[in-house]
Order: sequence, then C-alpha cells, then structure tokens
Amino acid sequence: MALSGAQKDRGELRIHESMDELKTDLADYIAELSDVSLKERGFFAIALSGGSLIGLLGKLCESPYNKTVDWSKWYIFWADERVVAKNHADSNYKLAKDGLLSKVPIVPSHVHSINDSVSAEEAADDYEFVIRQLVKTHVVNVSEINDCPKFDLILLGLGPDGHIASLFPNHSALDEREEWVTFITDSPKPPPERITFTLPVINSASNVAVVVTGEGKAEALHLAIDEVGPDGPLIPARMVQPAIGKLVWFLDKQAASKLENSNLNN
Ligand SMILES: O=C1O[C@H](COP(=O)(O)O)[C@@H](O)[C@H](O)[C@H]1O
Repeated sequence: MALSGAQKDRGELRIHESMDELKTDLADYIAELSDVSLKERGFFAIALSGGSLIGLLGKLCESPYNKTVDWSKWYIFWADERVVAKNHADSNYKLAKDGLLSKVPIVPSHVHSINDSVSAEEAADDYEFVIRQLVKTHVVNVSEINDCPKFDLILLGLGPDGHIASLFPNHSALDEREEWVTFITDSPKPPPERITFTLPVINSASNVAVVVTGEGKAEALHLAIDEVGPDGPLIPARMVQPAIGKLVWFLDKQAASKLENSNLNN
C-alpha cells in the first residue's frame, strides 16, 4: 500500500512499498492524465527523461494500458537529451525507444527526438523551433501566465547530485529565463554535451512527476523536499515548482528514507 500525502508547497508525495507498486501507480497516473488531456484538447504532449525512469515505465507496454491508452494521440518529447547519435548507448531517445516506444503503437511522426547531426547549440535551437511550431498547431498547449509551452506531463528523474533533466547544481543553465531549450557542453555526468528544457518550461507544465528510487538518491531527495533553511543548498530539484501545474513525487521507501515526513498519512 502506498503512502500518499501533500508536502507544503513541494507537491504530492507517493511513497511505495515495492517497485511493482510504484510502476503500477505510475502507469495508472500517466494513463489517467492521457485520458484527461485527450478529452480536454485531443492531444497528449508528454516529455520524457532518460536514466532509470524508462525502466519504471514498463507497465505501460502491458495489459491493460497497451490496449486502453489512445497512443495515436500521444506526442513524445524529451526534457533532456545527450548530444550523441540516436543509436548510441547514451542516447535518451534510444533508451525510450527500446524500453517503451517500440512496444506501443505510437505514430512515428509524433516522436520528437533531437537532431543528432549538429552541435549541442544547434540541436537546442532546432528543438525549440520544433516545439514552437507545435505550439502554433496546439499539439503543445501554451501557458496562460507566460509564453512557455505547457506540456501535459513532464517526467523527470533525479540524480544523486540533485540534477533534474540536464540542469546540474550551480550551472548557469539554471538561470536561463528566455530560451525554452538550452544546451551545455560541460555536463559533470558524461556525456558532456546535452540539451535540456529550462526551468521556465518545466515549471509551466500542467503536470510534473519526479520519479526517484534507491538509497543513493535519498539525500538529494531530502534536499529537494524538506525545509533546509536559507543557508541550505538550493539543488536543481528544489527549483521544480510548477506555477499552476501539479507536482507529484513517485518514490520508493529507500529514496524516501531521509525525508523528515516519510510516514505520511492522509
Ligand atoms: O543524465 C541523466 O540523469 C538523470 C537521472 O538519471 P538516473 O539514471 O539517475 O535516474 C535523468 O533524469 C536525465 O534524463 C539523464 O539525462
């Protein structure tokens, strides 16, 4: 049985007893958001991350989701991508293709991966251009409070250093306020060249889910969620603060083990 509760200003915490429970809850949550978006506006624009997240989405390829989800209306984006060839082991696209996209009937032209044949800077510019075109056709909604795209759902992982997408601690990319997609060439985690959604885009989404498992992320999760005082470190995950949208944390017990309030009850 999952523990669920709201943490003041830090969104909803869902702490799961087992990986199986977490995966089912995550699949239910995504399928439900997809239904709501399709009813409301006819499209579901979802941005994926890479890393361990994809392995946790596996239930979506299974019954009942593979039959009940209307995959034909899904539009896939990446909250961040490594600037490597699409068939490279480090590619977030490859990870998602192998683990999810090749197993469900998503329309190939709805899969918006980055241009892997140009520099990181050009890839970021190209990706932003693509999103701008899709905002014009309403495939991606636009925020009512700024001119940012409003993705129906952005799925994020969390690095042990507190990074989300490819926004790393103390990196100048965290200060980007104009661009929707930016690039870095000095990622502390290899590979060095990456593109990433900026904080304004992440915080303009209708829904943001951060999926975190394992003891190795417990300290970062504590710093992301608990009160750390004015002198505490401001890690990127703490800057995930949707302006209007809903923030949900999908956690296992190990990741939640350092939270001050991990015995949440509604
Ligand atoms: O490099 C990245 O790391 C984060 C976290 O990955 P994880 O394997 O520790 O879950 C991931 O969310 C991001 O998309 C990826 O590019």
